Amino acid sequence: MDARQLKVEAARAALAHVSSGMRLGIGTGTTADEFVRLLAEKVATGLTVIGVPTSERTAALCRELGVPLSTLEETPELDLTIDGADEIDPSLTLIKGGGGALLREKIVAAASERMIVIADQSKMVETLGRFPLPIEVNKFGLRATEIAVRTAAASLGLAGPVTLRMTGGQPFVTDGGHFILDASFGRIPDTRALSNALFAIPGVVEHGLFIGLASTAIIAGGDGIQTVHVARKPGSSTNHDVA
Ligand SMILES: O=C[C@H](O)[C@H](O)[C@H](O)COP(=O)(O)O
Repeated sequence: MDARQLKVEAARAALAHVSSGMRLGIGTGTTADEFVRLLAEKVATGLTVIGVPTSERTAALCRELGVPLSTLEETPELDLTIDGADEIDPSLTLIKGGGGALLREKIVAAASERMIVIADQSKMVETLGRFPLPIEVNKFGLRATEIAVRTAAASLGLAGPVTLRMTGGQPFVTDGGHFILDASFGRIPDTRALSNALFAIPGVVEHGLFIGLASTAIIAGGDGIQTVHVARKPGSSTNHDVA
């Protein structure tokens, strides 16, 4: 089975968790796109859900395929979010944001009672950090924020290139109008400490560490589907420590 087929299989397994009447957060990326395609087939044959998309890209695909949409303003509490990830560790802490949608993805996931992450087995890792960590930053003070990110990481013993994400020769701009720094720190042994250190920097809008948000992972591999469950942690809606 090729990588795309594995994504389809993970998405298909996730669809079994969706039932009529649900308010559904809909993720972003190639895996989430497969989910949208399968969801649209179900909607066409009578499934009634209302979707809240995590990006303009996902919204456009949903509209094209006839998946009914709402906004988080109109529907601020969701039953379930289904989304992909760039990396998943055994506790279901994630790195997300490879497609630049991390801010809306995290807001939508935090507004959902449950989050299911779907992926092919290549996304599973023992320790997060092989995939560069996306950090969404305000355009104002970009250089100062970049230096602060390096300094915060260094205080935790982390180092490595921090690069401004580019597309077509221009800085990549998120749906929220921000830039993204991709931080290649390597293994991140303490994700909570890095999360707190990044949130202490004023120019950091959000980062791609999703801690305590996903309660189920559906992982497709050559041997079939593996489902992993963890308890969603209290306070995960804030996704950072509350003093
Ligand atoms: O910003 C994008 C998202 O976090 C994606 O869910 C993540 O990058 C995984 O994308 P894909 O399913 O294309 O590997």
